[in-house]
Amino acid sequence: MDAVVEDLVKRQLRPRPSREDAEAAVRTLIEWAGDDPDREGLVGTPARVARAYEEFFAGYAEDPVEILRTTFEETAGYDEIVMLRDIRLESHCEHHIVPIIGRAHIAYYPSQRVVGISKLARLAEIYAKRLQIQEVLTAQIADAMETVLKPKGVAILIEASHQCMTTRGIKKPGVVTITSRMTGCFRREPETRAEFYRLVAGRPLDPV
Ligand SMILES: Nc1nc2c(ncn2[C@@H]2O[C@H](COP(=O)(O)OP(=O)(O)OP(=O)(O)O)[C@@H](O)[C@H]2O)c(=O)[nH]1
Ligand SMILES: [Zn+2]
Repeated sequence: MDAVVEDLVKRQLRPRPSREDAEAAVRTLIEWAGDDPDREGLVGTPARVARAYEEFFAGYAEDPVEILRTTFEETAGYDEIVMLRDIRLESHCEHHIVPIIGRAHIAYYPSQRVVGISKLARLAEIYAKRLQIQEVLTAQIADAMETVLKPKGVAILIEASHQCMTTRGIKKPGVVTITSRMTGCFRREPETRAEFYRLVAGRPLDPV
């Protein structure tokens, strides 16, 4: 079983605590931090945090394989690189549960079919909206594209700032962590890899 499918099955088998359990856990954290969960400003906080977690971690409920199923074969023989540059990413580090904010650049060389471009951004979003480390996030996006699209090659580059390093601990604001994953032609051919990096370095387009 490949990693993408295995991950789905594992999560479906794991029982989930109730919303009440989740809210009680937040209440405990508030008390542990030293505040009174019954004071006016905090009464609704456990429910708010549970709702926020539903947004932050919405990616557990989504299926990356399904997302990539919208492909098109009528491409007029298009066989060059397809790249989405500067996809904003918001994730949470699995060690401290604080934000990782950055950008992903996703490229592939199609073999026969191309995928709807929004689906690549959706794919990144699914994995970002989970507890992550950046290396795994990068590899998961590439692996899902490999598994479903079977392209000639995939290239992923993520640059991100980890608030667990900027706002606590070592406190080094401005540090950017860069990770990449190359498969197929991007891994084998230096000129294809160079093309990817050239496009990543290009000036971002003004949004329209
Ligand atoms: N490789 C990797 N490490 C990460 C990522 N996000 C956070 N970390 C690191 O995970 C490590 C966890 O280290 P620990 O020593 O267990 O935790 P800690 O005592 O809070 O560590 P400090 O952050 O150094 O204070 C830290 O070095 C973090 O910087 C990531 O995406 N990838
Ligand atoms: Zn962290």
